[in-house]
Amino acid sequence: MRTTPLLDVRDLVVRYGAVTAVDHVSFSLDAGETLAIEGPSGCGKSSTALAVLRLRRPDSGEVHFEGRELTGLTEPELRPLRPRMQPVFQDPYGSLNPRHRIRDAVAEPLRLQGLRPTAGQVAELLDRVGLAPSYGDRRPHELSGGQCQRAGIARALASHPRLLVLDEPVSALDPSVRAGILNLLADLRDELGLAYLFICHDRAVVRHFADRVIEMRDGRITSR
Ligand SMILES: Nc1ncnc2c1ncn2[C@@H]1O[C@H](COP(=O)(O)OP(=O)(O)OP(=O)(O)O)[C@@H](O)[C@H]1O
Repeated sequence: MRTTPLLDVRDLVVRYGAVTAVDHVSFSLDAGETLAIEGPSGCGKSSTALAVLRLRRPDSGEVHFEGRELTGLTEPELRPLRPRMQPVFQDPYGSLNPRHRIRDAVAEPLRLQGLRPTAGQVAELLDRVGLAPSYGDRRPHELSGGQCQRAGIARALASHPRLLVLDEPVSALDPSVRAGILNLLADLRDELGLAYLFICHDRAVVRHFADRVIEMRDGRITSR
């Protein structure tokens, strides 16, 4: 008997006025699995990610996460589910508040849950992503792009998610640091049993990193 997928997206549609960015897209993702969405700029990858995360309400379709349908939920109803599904975006600096120290940025998802993370917990999260505890004292502009993306990943891990939605997580980085971030993500996936929805336009990276790949063109899935 097939178990319920971790994420089940059915007939998703996202429109911006007359533009249909996501046109009846369906896919599912099992616990611990990495599914990549590949395709050229403008094909609807990020819009799919935003709708899955319910950072944008889709125009129609369903998003089931851990067996619950998200599209009809209110923001208060979504709040307890959000820690389980965390985003990592392309621009590492844009993802972190420039005024906050890294330790506060990493701790924020826990504080939003009403928890009071200790310095030791934050140091452990930084250690998981290969950053020494002293990086917690810095602000984003005092980190390199790769270090900043590591901090963003630590923040995403803080609330013990089961799914990370990775939207072009290495595309903005210097080619020399990309492999380090991809290796880190692969290690975390193995250690923590995470599932990834991995959005990427780079075919070589996708083939290397993902268990399964779906290709999008003009808002539609063209191959899987
Ligand atoms: N906020 C918005 N308002 C209007 N149109 C938008 C908006 N966001 C995206 N679009 C349009 O929707 C379509 C899909 O964009 P989307 O960003 O989802 O694609 P993508 O594959 O992620 O591309 P990229 O890699 O360039 O971000 C494009 O035609 C884009 O111009």
